[in-house]
Amino acid sequence: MSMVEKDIIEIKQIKKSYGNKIVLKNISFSVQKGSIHGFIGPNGAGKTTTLNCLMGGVKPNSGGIYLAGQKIGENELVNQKIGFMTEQAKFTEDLKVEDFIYLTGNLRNLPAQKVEARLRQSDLNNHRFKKCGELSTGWKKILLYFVSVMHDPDILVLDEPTSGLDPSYRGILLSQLEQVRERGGTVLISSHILSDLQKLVDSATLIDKGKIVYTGKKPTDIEEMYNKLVLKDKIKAKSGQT
Ligand SMILES: Nc1ncnc2c1ncn2[C@@H]1O[C@H](COP(=O)(O)OP(=O)(O)OP(=O)(O)O)[C@@H](O)[C@H]1O
Repeated sequence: MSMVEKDIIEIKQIKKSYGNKIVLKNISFSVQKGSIHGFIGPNGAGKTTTLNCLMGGVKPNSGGIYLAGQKIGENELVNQKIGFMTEQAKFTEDLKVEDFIYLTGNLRNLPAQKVEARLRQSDLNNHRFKKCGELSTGWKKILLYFVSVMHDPDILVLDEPTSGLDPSYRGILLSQLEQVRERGGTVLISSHILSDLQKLVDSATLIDKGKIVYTGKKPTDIEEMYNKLVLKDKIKAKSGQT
C-alpha cells in the first residue's frame, strides 16, 4: 500500500490567525485509512478550527490538507465521500426534522426512498414531525449524526459528538463508529471524554495552544498523557513557575 492510500487524511503545516491572534501555529498530523483517530485538547486549543479547515469552512493562512492524496482546493465544497458532524447550523431551527433530513439527502443525491428507509430504521422517526429547534441536545446530536452518515462516507469527521448524550446513546454512537471502521471507513473524532476515546481509538493527536504536543499510536493511558502534557503545564503557569 502506498503512503497516499495509507494516510487518507493528511494535514500539513497548517497555520491560522485571526487578526493578531495566532490560533494554529503549525499543525501537521495524519490519519490512516480504516482507523479511528482521536483529536484531543483543552478548550480553545484549536480543535474546531482545525476541523473547520478540513471541512473547507475556514481557510488556513498557509499549509495544506490532503484527502486520499488530493489537496483540498479553495472554497471547494467538501466531497461526497466525507461526512461531518459539527454544531447544528442556525437555519435548521425552524425546519421540521424530516425536512432537514430530506434536504440533506437531496444535497447528497440520495434517492428519497433510501432516505425514507433509513429514517424509518432510526429512533428519529418518532421525532420526524418536530422542528429541529424543539429537539433536546441529545436528539439534536442524534439527528446530526444521522445526516452525517446518510451517504455512507469513507471519512467521517466528528466534533464533540457525544457531549450532551446520555450514556445509552453515547454507547450506541460509539459502537456505530466501530461499525464504520469495520466496513473500512476512517473516523476523526474530537472529544473531551477521554475514557470513551481510550476504548475507541487506534491513534491520537493532542493539541494545546495551537500546537501539536503528541501525535501517533494510541497511548496506553490517554488521560495520563493529557495530564502530563497539558494539565501540568497549566498548573505551573498558574503558580508562575513557567
Ligand atoms: N472566528 C474567530 N475569530 C477570532 N478568534 C477565533 C475565531 N474562531 C476561533 N477563535 C479562537 O481560536 C481559538 C481556538 O478555538 P477553537 O474553537 O478552535 O478551539 P477548540 O479546541 O475547538 O476549543 P473547545 O474545546 O472549547 O471547542 C480560541 O481562542 C478562539 O477564541
